[in-house]
Amino acid sequence: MPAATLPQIPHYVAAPPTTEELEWADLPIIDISKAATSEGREALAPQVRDAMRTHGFLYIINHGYTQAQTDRIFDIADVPFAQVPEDEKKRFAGDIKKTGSYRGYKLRQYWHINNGVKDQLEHYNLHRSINEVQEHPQALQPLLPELRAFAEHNHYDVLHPILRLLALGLELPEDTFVKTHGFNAKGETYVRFMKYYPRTAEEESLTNNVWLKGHTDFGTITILYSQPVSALQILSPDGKWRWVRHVPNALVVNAGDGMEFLSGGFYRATIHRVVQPPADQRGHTRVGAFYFAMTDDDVKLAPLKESPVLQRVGIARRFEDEDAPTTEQWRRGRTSAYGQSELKKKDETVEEEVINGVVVKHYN
Ligand SMILES: O=C(O)CCC(=O)C(=O)O
Ligand SMILES: [Fe+2]
Repeated sequence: MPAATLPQIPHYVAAPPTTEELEWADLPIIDISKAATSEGREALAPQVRDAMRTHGFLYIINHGYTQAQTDRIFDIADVPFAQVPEDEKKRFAGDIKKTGSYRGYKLRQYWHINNGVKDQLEHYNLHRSINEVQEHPQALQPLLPELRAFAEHNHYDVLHPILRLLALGLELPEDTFVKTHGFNAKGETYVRFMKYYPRTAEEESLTNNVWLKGHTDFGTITILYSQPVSALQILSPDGKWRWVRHVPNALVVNAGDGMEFLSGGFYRATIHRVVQPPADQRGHTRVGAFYFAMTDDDVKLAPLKESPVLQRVGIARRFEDEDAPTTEQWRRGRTSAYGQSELKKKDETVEEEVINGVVVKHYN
């Protein structure tokens, strides 16, 4: 779409990057433009494999958006929060618990964090088809073509190339995962915009500065557009939380439960959380843009036993293969329960719940 025809929307001004030296996670950077050729994919596959085995997270660069296109996405991302009146937001709130789907708004204060304190973040979730199965508030109407292009960019220019590399890393045919992540198939892969609002000192102290509790993502691959407000932390194998550094115009990509189950534990669904930003970034809002991918609804999340790699290294099973949930069962369980169900306190930092017979942990 030529730039001149884009609808005018306010510019979202994000906080400047922090100048604090935090304990950063050391995540590899993958130049995804190299995945365009089969030689390039052969070269990238071991890097992506090792990153997803050890960290469960990596950065993607050169994914095809200019900095200006990414800036525009953050302007668009703020529209559902800053340009939609509160009563209209309520009308478009998702019935998350009942439907087991995040379509629409997740309003503020929906989840319990700790000591009676609830979250201060809003989501707006759009099914990837954008307007085929979902209606949207007035302010988003002029932006629907751009939103559809954004969903397709994530799906075809980022998700599918990564899935090909992950299949190669398991020595499987390279379209193994692409075939189960159809853009037009029945499933909930979606675009999410998110806005975190600063909290009171009391809320900070009652939650130990945790804004979003430690969790794994329930889908296969999450794509996060890097933004300057440092708050995302990942739990390293040595048990330490490390910060994810902002890399301009890069994407932070991580594996979720679906990928861990399909790969028999080979690729890691790493626990991550969001905490209060460093002092020089406090008092600002934090807008995020994401693509949450999962397999088509009917895919059974059992390990791909035919992988020669898994045959060599062994399979870690979370379920007996015949009991493995489909993506639809898993996402409904995880979505409905999240932040709502009664969690059992295991110790001071970990709470547990059981979904489809599997223990899911929440980290404070
Ligand atoms: O806001 C972030 O940086 C991460 C959010 C997240 O982990 C999630 O929505 O699953
Ligand atoms: Fe997450």
